[in-house]
Amino acid sequence: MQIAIVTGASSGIGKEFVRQLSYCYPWLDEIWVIARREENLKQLQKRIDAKLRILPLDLRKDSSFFTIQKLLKTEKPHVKVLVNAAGFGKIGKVSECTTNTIQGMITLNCTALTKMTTLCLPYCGKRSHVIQIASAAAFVPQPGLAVYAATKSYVLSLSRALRREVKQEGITVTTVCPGPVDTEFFQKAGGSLSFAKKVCMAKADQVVHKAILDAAGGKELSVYGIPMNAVYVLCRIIPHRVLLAVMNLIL
Ligand SMILES: NC(=O)C1=CN([C@@H]2O[C@H](COP(=O)(O)OP(=O)(O)OC[C@H]3O[C@@H](n4cnc5c(N)ncnc54)[C@H](OP(=O)(O)O)[C@@H]3O)[C@@H](O)[C@H]2O)C=CC1
Ligand SMILES: CC(=O)[C@H](N)C(=O)O
Repeated sequence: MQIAIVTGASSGIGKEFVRQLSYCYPWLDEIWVIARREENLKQLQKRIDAKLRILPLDLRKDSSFFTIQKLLKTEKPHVKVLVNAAGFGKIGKVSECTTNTIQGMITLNCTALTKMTTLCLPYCGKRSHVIQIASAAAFVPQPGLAVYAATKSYVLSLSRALRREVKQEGITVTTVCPGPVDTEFFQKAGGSLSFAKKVCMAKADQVVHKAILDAAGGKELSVYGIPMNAVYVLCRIIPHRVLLAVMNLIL
């Protein structure tokens, strides 16, 4: 059985991946979709042809990983595509975040992504693609979204190293680093959206379209749009203390 696995499939970027994978990879036997909102996953099945295996799981819970591990052991699928999209962020100073929120971001954005990746890798092989959803927030620290940005730096660092480790096996790892994307993310994140972010807001379908192409091309990074590619270059050439001072003014 050849499958794709998508976490965070109940909305936004993850949901868009499921939709686009279903027609870019029509030969997949199943797409395993993971998120807590089962109803959203059921609704998604009504709108696409691919067979979905609905896994309503909370990835902050250890028990969810036992379920996934058991399923992988039973089905022994070839995981052709793994998309780790589940994640969230909270806007506000670190001192204003509760320890629960901070722990939640680290657990979901870092620990769960790492666990999913390590659980699935033994089932990946030649021409399998691991697609990790990081963020442009991974490029430079982001006051006001500090813990979230730090979790995304972790994802980027982990995924770039992993890419080298699994290259020999023919597995590619592509890290997707979008700027602001129009999804439920910012409703859940609270706080207000800066003018700069509103201007740079991208559509999920375009970010995902590029990510799927970049993964198929074996690229290391997928950065959608001119503004975020400019941010990427600036973050590499301008000292971060200067960037942080500018960000303080515009974000
Ligand atoms: N929107 C943006 O501007 C950007 C987003 N990103 C990243 O993209 C990814 C997707 O976000 P986006 O689509 O925008 O936001 P959404 O809020 O629309 O999607 C988040 C997804 O994560 C799932 N999720 C949240 N908590 C859990 C949990 N405990 N267990 C399992 N699944 C969970 C949600 O499903 P459910 O609630 O049903 O569990 C949902 O499917 C995230 O990693 C985010 O950091 C990166 C850059 C920019
Ligand atoms: C939410 C995001 O990840 C986005 N790149 C941002 O920094 O706003």
